[in-house]
Amino acid sequence: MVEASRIFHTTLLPTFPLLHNNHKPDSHTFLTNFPRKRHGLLQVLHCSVSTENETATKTTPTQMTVPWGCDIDSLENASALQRWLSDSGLPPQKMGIEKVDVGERGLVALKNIRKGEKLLFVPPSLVITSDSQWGYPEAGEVLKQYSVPDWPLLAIYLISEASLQKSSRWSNYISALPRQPYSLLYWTRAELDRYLEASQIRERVIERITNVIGTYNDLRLRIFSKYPNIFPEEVFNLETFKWSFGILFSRLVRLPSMGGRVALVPWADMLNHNCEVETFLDYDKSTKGIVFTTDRQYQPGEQVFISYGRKSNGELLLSYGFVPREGTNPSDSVELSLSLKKSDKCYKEKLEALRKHGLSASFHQMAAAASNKTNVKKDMKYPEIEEQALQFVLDSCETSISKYSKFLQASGSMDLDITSPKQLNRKMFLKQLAVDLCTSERRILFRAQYILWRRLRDIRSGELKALRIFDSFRNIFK
Ligand SMILES: C[S@@+](CC[C@H](N)C(=O)[O-])C[C@H]1O[C@@H](n2cnc3c(N)ncnc32)[C@H](O)[C@@H]1O
Repeated sequence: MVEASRIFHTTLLPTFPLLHNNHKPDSHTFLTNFPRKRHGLLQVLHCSVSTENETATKTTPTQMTVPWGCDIDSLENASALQRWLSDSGLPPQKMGIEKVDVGERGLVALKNIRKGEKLLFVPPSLVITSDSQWGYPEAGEVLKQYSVPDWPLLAIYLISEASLQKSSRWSNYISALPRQPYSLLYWTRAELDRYLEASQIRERVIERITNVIGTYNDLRLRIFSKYPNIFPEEVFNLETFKWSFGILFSRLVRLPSMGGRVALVPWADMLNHNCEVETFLDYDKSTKGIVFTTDRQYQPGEQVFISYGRKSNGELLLSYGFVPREGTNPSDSVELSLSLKKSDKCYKEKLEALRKHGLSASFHQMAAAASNKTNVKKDMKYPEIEEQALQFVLDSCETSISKYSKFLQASGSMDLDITSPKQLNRKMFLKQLAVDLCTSERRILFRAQYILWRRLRDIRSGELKALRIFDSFRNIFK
């Protein structure tokens, strides 16, 4: 499948649209029309959220969970989901939901499955999109008036339906969702600083958390505070938003054959990721359902996988909260930060060149711009400065490696600051994820270091040879 057909695509974030439109409805109309009380609220969530701009630096010492969903490995609710889906039009399946070694719960082959076979066939009526009907239509009406974009709209939809419990048509689906997805949105700033200090992913997580908090604050200010009966704070608060965004990041699908629509696809979202698998979910026009086509055969009892896209281990951790086993991800990569000194005479020009070419641009141009040389000739020939540029990247690589090594060494004896067994499990889990990520990123840097070092050695030995030839010619002429 083409690049654009990747599922669980997350590039909407970190720039997912915040609400900045001015289509404000007449709030009186809404208040007089829809002041009804929400029914079916379970427990009240005790959490305080300030109106000031919160950033990822604010942390909650204890992790709060939402009063819906289930334990991440619960099969009971998943079986109820399967029964409900069958009753609601999902055709008989060749896979069943089971506890699995990779990914807690997953879909496992019940029969022989051939390579090239189409599976699933989830009908559009069982898919959640921004057009889905609201169990509490008043909420949908208000959001429509404000033209709330897809991501925040779906986040609100999920919370709204979850709060309706049994009266939501999605109650079986929501009950089978994890109460606390493995999302980095739940990591505190202290945990990020402690465990991900060496990795560039830390910045991406902070940016993402800031975006989610910003979106929530924006919605609260512009909409929720104006319709407190429709969007009560006991239901629509930062904790429930973290949950719903955690669910969206780890389960939302982009369907290329439906014009790139984003959707939650019950049942299909029980499929786990395998880095070697090359098959994606999409809408199949001929069967009018969400399908994927297997790229290998499966025996009964084997877990069936799809691909969440060719992502690095860092990106997989960022959106899905897991790091693949070491050496199993052919798409793994690491970001190396190259700093440009402000004291550099050509700081502006170099910055401009970096901006123009970006990190994915030609290595020579990028490295030349980042090489901290104090002047850049207009007709600069890259080979002339190749050695310096390579040395600069090598130095940055080594600085980064030493940060990883420091963390990995310290992780063995890291004091986890634990007050309860539950916390111990959590901290051990986070630490393990960070160790796995840092080990894989450092391994890539070691390889890069070796390649850079060899290239430099070749350049230098070439130069030495040229110098020796030059010297012998000089001697002859002498
Ligand atoms: C779309 S859901 C898949 C179903 C999920 N396992 C469940 O039980 O609900 C995505 C989540 O599954 C887990 N997952 C998927 N692939 C995985 C893998 N290769 N290794 C570990 N966890 C995985 C992660 O927790 C991820 O956030």
